[in-house]
Amino acid sequence: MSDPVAKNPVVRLRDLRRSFSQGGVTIDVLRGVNLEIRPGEIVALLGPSGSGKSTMLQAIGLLEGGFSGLIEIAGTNASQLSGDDRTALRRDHLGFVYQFHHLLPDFNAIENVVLPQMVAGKTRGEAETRAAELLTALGLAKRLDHRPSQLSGGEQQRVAVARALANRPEMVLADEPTGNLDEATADRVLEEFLKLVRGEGSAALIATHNERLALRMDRVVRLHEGVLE
Ligand SMILES: Nc1ncnc2c1ncn2[C@@H]1O[C@H](COP(=O)(O)OP(=O)(O)OP(=O)(O)O)[C@@H](O)[C@H]1O
Repeated sequence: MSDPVAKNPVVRLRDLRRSFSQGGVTIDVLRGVNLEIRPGEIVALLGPSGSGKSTMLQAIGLLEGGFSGLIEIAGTNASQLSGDDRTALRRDHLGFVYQFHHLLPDFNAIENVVLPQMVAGKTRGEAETRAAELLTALGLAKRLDHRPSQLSGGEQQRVAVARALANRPEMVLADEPTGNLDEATADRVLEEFLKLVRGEGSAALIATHNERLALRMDRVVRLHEGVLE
């Protein structure tokens, strides 16, 4: 028998709206987005440049204010939380991968994956074991002590993937995670990313321009004129 509680969506958006005003002009970027992502589900977010994909990921990532509507993460209504509680919700449930790796330049690969775990309260030993396991699964066993500048673009993104998964988030948010890589490398990194996310049982929402890569995910949603179709 399946557990009904486990079927609660890990993310639920209801009538999410966001407008930006610039120079007296208001642009309504998100005009009532509705979305539910189930545990373990991997969803591709497609949409032309400027359609609001990053804006939507920032909303779910609780990184920006200015939104109206419901944003629920793991059953908690995020809009009613204080700043500290939002930070805790983000830290406990979400992982992030961006187009550019944002790794700490003065720390090596394993340290970049260890640090967020120590912030979350793990011991160094536990964190190092987990980091080594993730980086090894991503083919970086021989690169653990390399700094970001000593890694290729694909390797840097793999470290960023390991960092995002380090604290076992229920949901990974990825904004063009392979957007700055050549096609062959992008394919390989995405393949490994999806395999690892599936293996971990995390859900993911992955913004991409690439229709072909989107087809490898469980579901595709498209932002068009401020709503999902
Ligand atoms: N802080 C801001 N101030 C004003 N306008 C903004 C701001 N952030 C985003 N926008 C506008 O909102 C729209 C959506 O931007 P967003 O970055 O979410 O699109 P996107 O789909 O992620 O685009 P891309 O695929 O090019 O990354 C754009 O027209 C952008 O100019």
